[in-house]
Amino acid sequence: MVITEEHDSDVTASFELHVISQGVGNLHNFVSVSKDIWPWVDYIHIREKQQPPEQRWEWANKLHESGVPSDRIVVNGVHEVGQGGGFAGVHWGQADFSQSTISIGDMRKRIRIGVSVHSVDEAKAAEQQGVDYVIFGHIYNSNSKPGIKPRGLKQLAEVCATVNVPVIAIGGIGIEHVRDLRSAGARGLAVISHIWASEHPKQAVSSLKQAIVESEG
Ligand SMILES: Cc1nc(C(=O)O)sc1CCOP(=O)(O)O
Repeated sequence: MVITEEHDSDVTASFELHVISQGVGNLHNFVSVSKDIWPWVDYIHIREKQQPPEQRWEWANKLHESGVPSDRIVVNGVHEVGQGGGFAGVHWGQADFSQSTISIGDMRKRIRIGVSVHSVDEAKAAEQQGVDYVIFGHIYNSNSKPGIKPRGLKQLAEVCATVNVPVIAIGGIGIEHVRDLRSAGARGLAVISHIWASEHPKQAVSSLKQAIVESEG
């Protein structure tokens, strides 16, 4: 199956594709790109760490109003699920997770929760708390994590072999990495630069989805 920019955007794959917004400039840019690319994407995360949480909720609401279904939208670093407007989930960084006094069990009744982890131990702790998935990285050199040594495929494979929750790989990921990530046991991938640093985000996302579909089965 050949996925083009104009067609087959509803092709599904068992390997998740997460697109994470970070430093994308302003709400207008974010919404105009996201409403083009969402059909190929399982989850669009609003990370935008430089902004207060209320603003991330605001972006999520605007994204939804622009036509992106709520079940594709994840808001990062927030705890107030009540005002979540039925979005797909929340994602926590390690600091959000380790400092949280909120019961994940209660939150999960209403919303999907993911946590970023950087070691086998952090992945085990997140799983024990009952999260729905973890994001592990960074796997490859990434402009988004300058000067920090990547953790690589071997550590990814260790994390995947240790926990039962789905492990989503992140960090420096491009089309050429999909098969290796799958072989290591990842259940999906997450990207920032591949989409937001591209001059043609729609082409970047559709060809990434193509690589995922080709790697199925
Ligand atoms: C946001 C983020 N978290 C990471 C982690 O290791 O937890 S790596 C990362 C950056 C990923 O961006 P890119 O696709 O530009 O490499």
